[in-house]
Amino acid sequence: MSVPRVLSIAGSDPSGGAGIQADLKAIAANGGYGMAVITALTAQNTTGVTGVHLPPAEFVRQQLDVVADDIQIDAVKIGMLAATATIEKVAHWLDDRRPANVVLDPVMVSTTGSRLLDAGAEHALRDLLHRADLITPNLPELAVLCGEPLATIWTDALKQGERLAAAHGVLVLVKGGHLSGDRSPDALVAPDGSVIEFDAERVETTATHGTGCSLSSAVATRYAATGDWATAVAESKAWLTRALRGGEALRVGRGQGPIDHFAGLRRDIPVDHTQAWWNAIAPVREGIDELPFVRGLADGSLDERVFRHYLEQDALYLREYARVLAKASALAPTRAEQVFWASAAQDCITGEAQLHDAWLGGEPDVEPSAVNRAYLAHLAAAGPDYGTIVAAALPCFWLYLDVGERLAEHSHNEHPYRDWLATYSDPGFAQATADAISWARIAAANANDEQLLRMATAFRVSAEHELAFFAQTP
Ligand SMILES: Nc1ncnc2c1ncn2[C@@H]1O[C@H](COP(=O)(O)OP(=O)(O)OP(=O)(O)O)[C@@H](O)[C@H]1O
Ligand SMILES: Cc1ncc(CO)c(N)n1
Repeated sequence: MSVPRVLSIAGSDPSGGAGIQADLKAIAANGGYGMAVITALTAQNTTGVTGVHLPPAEFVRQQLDVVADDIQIDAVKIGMLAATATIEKVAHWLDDRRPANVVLDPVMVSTTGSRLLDAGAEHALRDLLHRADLITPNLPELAVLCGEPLATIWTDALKQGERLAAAHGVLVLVKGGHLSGDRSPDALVAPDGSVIEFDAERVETTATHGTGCSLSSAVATRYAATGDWATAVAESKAWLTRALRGGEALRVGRGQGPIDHFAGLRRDIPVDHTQAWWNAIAPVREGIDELPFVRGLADGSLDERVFRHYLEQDALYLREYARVLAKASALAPTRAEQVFWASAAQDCITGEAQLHDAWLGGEPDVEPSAVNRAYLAHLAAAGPDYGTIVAAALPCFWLYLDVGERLAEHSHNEHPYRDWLATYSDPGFAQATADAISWARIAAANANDEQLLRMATAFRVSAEHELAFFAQTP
């Protein structure tokens, strides 16, 4: 079986660290396809639970049936059940459907100390245990289920696990998370008294919210994948330790934060360099917004002579800019990029020339300004590699779309510059800009450190030239 289909029956934690949200992440992180039947909504964050809202138990059953009617379920993880009525519905569903590989996490109290199970529901929960293949109580839950005092040392916990396993004919995963010391051991205890221990370092962290939910979901998924409980626990525990190590770096919440379910994937997810470049030119963008030219364009008060001067210079600029786009096309590593930049070059020459023809009545008969020449020299010198040329070309798209979309709000039928405003807020231009950004992002993801630095600089310097260009006066 390639991808196990794993159903979680559990409560929602809107802060994303425990419950259904943790289950789905843990299932995905361990190679499964996750499904979720929600038994309860909690109002919860990393500091605690402030409320619980239950759907009618009948509706929990309806969700279970509709999923099982359609989908082969390879493993089930059961978490927060909250109330007797819900527990009974789940018990009947398990009896009727007999899904394979059921892992039950007998959730009673949250990490932060709030009740997640009605006081009177412990008996009903105890009656569910024999229907599971594996149960994963933490030490307080183990004590309650055994009707014994809390175990404070590992050997006592193992003995309780043995009694519980024998009493209910179920495998018990005894978890050492609540003990102190520099290890956090777990153990699989079978009804026949056999014990397999799993050792792990204790991670020094505040990010332990949802460890139990995540572990039980991971074990269900790995068991469906491997068919062996010891393998499933060993793999899950190794994964969990890494997720615990990555938790604090997420900086989620002020209390006990979540683990990072995808800690092992982070290094493979490329950083979006283009967004970092964009963030870094925030002062340039603010500078553009404050220019009298841009304000005048927005409210239509801009002197027509100033606008004409800008357009003349822009027409000269665009002729040369189109050559830069053509150069990007010439160097493009893929056919899609070659087409994109060639087509952008063409649009630049034809489409935008129309705007200028309409205003200027043809090719402008002026010399490029010093500002214009400086920008064009920067563009012409960008390179030699494809990525740097693309990075240098990008602000011309991105800043115009950014300005255009904001200015478009001011446009109306009588607005003297409505054609200009329409050009740069056009959905076609927005799409072209999104494509240009995404090609630049890919080029950046493939660049070495030296090229990346060149790309970032080319982008920033182009943005500064854009500001200077808008700031020109006749
Ligand atoms: N600081 C830690 N370092 C390493 N492993 C830990 C740590 N805390 C918990 N674990 C592991 O996390 C898993 C869950 O254990 P724990 O006993 O905390 O369950 P729980 O109380 O049900 O969790 P939850 O916090 O979701 O209520 C176990 O495998 C345990 O060994
Ligand atoms: C919804 C939900 N389920 C389980 C736990 C146990 O941590 C929690 N905090 N929240």
